[in-house]
Amino acid sequence: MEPLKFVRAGKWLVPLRDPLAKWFRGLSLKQHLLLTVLMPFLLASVAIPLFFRLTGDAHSRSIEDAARERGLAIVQLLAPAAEFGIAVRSPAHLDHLLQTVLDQQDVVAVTIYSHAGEVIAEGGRAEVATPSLIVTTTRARLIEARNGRISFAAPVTSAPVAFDDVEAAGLSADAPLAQDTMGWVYVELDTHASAQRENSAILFFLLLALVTLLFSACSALHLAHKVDEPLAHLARAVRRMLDGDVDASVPVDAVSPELQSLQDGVNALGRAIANLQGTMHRRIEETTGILAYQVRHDPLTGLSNRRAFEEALDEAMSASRRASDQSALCFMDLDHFKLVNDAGGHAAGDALLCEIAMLIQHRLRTQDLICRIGGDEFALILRGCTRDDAKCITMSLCEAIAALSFYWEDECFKVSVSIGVTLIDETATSKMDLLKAADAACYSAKRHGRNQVVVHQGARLA
Ligand SMILES: Nc1nc2c(ncn2[C@@H]2O[C@H](COP(=O)(O)OP(=O)(O)OP(=O)(O)O)[C@@H](O)[C@H]2O)c(=O)[nH]1
Repeated sequence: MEPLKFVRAGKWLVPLRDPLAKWFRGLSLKQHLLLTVLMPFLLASVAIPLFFRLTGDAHSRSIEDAARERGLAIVQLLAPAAEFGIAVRSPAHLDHLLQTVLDQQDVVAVTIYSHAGEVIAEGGRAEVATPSLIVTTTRARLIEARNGRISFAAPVTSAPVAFDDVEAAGLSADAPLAQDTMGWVYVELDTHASAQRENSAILFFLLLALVTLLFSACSALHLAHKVDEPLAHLARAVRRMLDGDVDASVPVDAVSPELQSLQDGVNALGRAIANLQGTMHRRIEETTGILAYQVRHDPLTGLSNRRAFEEALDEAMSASRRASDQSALCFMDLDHFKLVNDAGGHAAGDALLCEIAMLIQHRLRTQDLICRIGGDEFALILRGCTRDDAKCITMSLCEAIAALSFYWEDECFKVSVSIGVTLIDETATSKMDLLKAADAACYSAKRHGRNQVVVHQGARLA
């Protein structure tokens, strides 16, 4: 594994290859989406318990503080409200009061004492009450807090008592009772219920978050599937195109218009590549055909060239050896062709060569082959042909060319041809010997006055 390298970013050195970033880049789209959805919840599920653990004491203290304030307020209100009930000893009035107080949040017990310290009305079950402490209380105050329960007591006086004034006057809780004390009220609160309610609320929110998370994860998976699948199709299609399958296409069925246009684009790209490939194939075939034609043909006359001629000669020799299929090889050299070039120019010479090529071609049989093998030289291979046939065909050619009147720029030119013939039969030993024999016969025709046919017969010419 490569060691980590660091680069300077401002005043910090940061790792060049962050393994976490590398891991993150390696995730699939589906994993990315899931991580994006789950990450906030994972962070929250760590942060929330941590928060409650760190703030747990303060939290329970704040619940207790609130209970203290509430308990004190209740006894302060209850004391004057109970004055009448105590004075007239009305159980109905006192019961109504008790019920009202018991309905308050966290209140679990209420007791009303008479001036003599007797219980004259009671509701709920007091657990931390200490009657001796209650009946000696001279102002509204917290009596005791134990096991999550907090108890409060306040004296009931016949005239309103300003509790703050008592405190301001410096009286203690144990100061002697005022003459007009009619009794006491006692209230007990249980903070467990509040804490439990808050815990239930937190649990509810956590459950709600979990359900939301599950819903989000399902949505993310669904979305990832809807995005991931078309992208996977696209990737497969592009890979197939790279492998040469230009017909690869994808169905245009994505849920979003952006993805649909991407699918359309890949299909259009495939079609464009297929068209381009087709055009290229056609052009290559055309070019290959042209090259193949050019390799075996004379560009001026369109006749077969020397290469094609030599191949045909090999074939004729093989045929003659195989099946005694006799052929004739003829060399034709135009007479005084140079004069046409000199008088009419090279273009005139070219035109005459083409006209003579056409003339010869039209007079040959389908199995025969005519080639242009040099400037004004042509070669014929007459297949399935006796000496007499060869002589007859070449003489008719000789006559036709001699009879030709070639016009160029209002000038008439007459040319003739000297032809040397040799037979290709089972006695033909080599191609070189055949070529030499035909050439010698042609040369002999030239020497004997041109415009004639000379047939090579073994060692002699006729
Ligand atoms: N127009 C034209 N002339 C060519 C071409 N190739 C060769 N030639 C000319 O053809 C002539 C052939 O030479 P020769 O065969 O000696 O000329 P010739 O007048 O026919 O002489 P003999 O064969 O002795 O009758 C030369 O003048 C070449 O320049 C060609 O493709 N086009």
